[in-house]
Amino acid sequence: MEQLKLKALAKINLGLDVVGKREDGYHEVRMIMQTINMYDRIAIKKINEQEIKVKTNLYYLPNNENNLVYKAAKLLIDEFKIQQGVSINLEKYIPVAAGMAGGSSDAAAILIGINKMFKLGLTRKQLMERGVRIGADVPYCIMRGTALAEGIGEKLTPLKPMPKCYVLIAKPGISVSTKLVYGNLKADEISHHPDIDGMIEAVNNNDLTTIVDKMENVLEGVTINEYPVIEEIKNMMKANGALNAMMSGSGPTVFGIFSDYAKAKRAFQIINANPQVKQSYLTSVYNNRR
Ligand SMILES: C[C@@](CO)(OP(=O)(O)O)[C@H](O)COP(=O)(O)OP(=O)(O)OC[C@H]1O[C@@H](n2ccc(N)nc2=O)[C@H](O)[C@@H]1O
Ligand SMILES: Nc1ncnc2c1ncn2[C@@H]1O[C@H](COP(=O)(O)OP(=O)(O)O)[C@@H](O)[C@H]1O
Repeated sequence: MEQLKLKALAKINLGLDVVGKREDGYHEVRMIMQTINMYDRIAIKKINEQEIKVKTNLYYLPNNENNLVYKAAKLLIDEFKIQQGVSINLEKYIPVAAGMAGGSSDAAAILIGINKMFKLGLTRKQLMERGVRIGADVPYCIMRGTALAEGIGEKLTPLKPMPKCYVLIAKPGISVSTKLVYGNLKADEISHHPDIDGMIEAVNNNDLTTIVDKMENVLEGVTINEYPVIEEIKNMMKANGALNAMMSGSGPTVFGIFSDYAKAKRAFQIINANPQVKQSYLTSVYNNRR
């Protein structure tokens, strides 16, 4: 196998609750995760030099050990004492530092790809156990689809697939650090918690109306406090036919859910023309697991 091509898909959080804080500073979460049909493209090649070479189309991303694809490759190459190297070409399309797990999904794709290329024989579960050392969202990115994520995000329960719908993504021209958002959250002062159990029931009942009704993210307050533009984009989406709109993960990306394609397309055109929106895409939910 000379070259392996992979897609690293983005996620949104349909619901995000924080239920505690651990000794090590990480937060205990309850999140409803959903993969969307938006992706980075990755190509991996074996090389004879014992090196990890990373090339990306974004000049501001690291191409050294700070890139999550490098970390993922190194983890398996070291553990299995692989005597060859890899050259990784990463074409980024998922907005960076945006709450869409772009880096985590790239890392997940590399773990899957290297396991296959070098015939390491790791199961999906074994890959997930390694993935969480790179980032809390990596195990989910290995799994894909609709899922409940607990613990720090690594304890996964697969759910029935989210009903088919269109997802409008809009990122304002700011980047948000996940670490800072969690750092600014006062976990013991959250007065209202999202109804994650109600959302699970709605997912199991294939009930899109109730799912969107229950969309809530406790990290929104922290990020919107600093960047009110997020609230403005949410309102714009709702005013233009979204069933509901919310910030994904630690932000700042906002997503809107639409059941009607014509409405979604019209909203996309309006949002895309707004100068406060730097990147916008119209996509849909993706429900195939790995
Ligand atoms: C907020 C979420 C929601 O899906 O996603 P993003 O906004 O990053 O996409 C996740 O919880 C993020 O997961 P991920 O981005 O993989 O986190 P990591 O790289 O492991 O951690 C980055 C930093 O976030 C904080 N962190 C992360 C996860 C967690 N459950 N509690 C935390 O407190 C920690 O301070 C950590 O140093
Ligand atoms: N492959 C990668 N893709 C994106 N960001 C990466 C990658 N590797 C390292 N990073 C660094 O990780 C940070 C967060 O990345 P990203 O996964 O896009 O954010 P989020 O977790 O909010 O979705 C970025 O600031 C970037 O410098």
